[in-house]
Amino acid sequence: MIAKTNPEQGALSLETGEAKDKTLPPHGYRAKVGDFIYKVFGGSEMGGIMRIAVGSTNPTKVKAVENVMRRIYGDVEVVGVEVDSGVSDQPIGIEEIARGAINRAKQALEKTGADLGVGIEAGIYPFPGTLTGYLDVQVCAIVSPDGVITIGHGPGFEYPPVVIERILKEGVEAGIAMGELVNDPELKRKVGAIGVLSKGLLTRTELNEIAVLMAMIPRLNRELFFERK
Ligand SMILES: O=c1[nH]c(=O)c2ncn([C@@H]3O[C@H](COP(=O)(O)OP(=O)(O)OP(=O)(O)O)[C@@H](O)[C@H]3O)c2[nH]1
Ligand SMILES: [Mg+2]
Repeated sequence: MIAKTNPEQGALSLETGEAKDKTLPPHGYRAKVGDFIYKVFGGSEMGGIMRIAVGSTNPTKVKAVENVMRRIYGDVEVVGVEVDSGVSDQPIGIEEIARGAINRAKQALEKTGADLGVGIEAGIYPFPGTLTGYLDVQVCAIVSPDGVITIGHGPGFEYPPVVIERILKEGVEAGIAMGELVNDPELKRKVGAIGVLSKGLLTRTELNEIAVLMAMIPRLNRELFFERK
């Protein structure tokens, strides 16, 4: 799957039609940030368009990466590739989720020779005070050809008790258990469980966008993370 950029589509905006882009730095600044990261983290040596590989063909992940990276780098080419996450289909525990995200990012980079490899892995992990004992979170890992890995995660939310029980007792994936609840086997590739649980207020693509942006934080602040004197 190749997702070309579409400047008409607003990134990181809820479906309110509101131009959240107003909150972005002015265009000149965005270009500057893009050039800056490009040099440091190994943009294409030939120059030109930034090539980013995502370790998944799930449209909610590929689109989220495209939306965020377009805001940071301007023109980008994002490609989704099938990879082996190296973890279970339904990761449990933050360590397993992080490992899946990192494996996906590394393989995406290796398979394509892109300028950046991105891995997003979702799963549940124990969280104190919750109704079910768990929160679901999307972890994003981004790897550059120089071997630097940066990580971030998205908002945490609870699955209904019946879903957590099925995960723990039957080993069923959350997305599949949620899909069965609402009679949509493709749910996880569309608005996702969060689309249903938030009553349409947030899609899985938007959830992923936040995780991707958080994983970019060290790359957006190179002087604070990588050039400390
Ligand atoms: O945080 C989430 N928000 C959602 O709205 C959502 N909808 C489904 N899931 C589930 O998350 C688990 C691991 O996911 P995951 O990273 O392996 O993704 P995936 O299986 O959908 O894609 P991929 O493996 O083809 O890349 C699986 O149980 C998915 O079904 C969601 N997780
Ligand atoms: Mg999966």
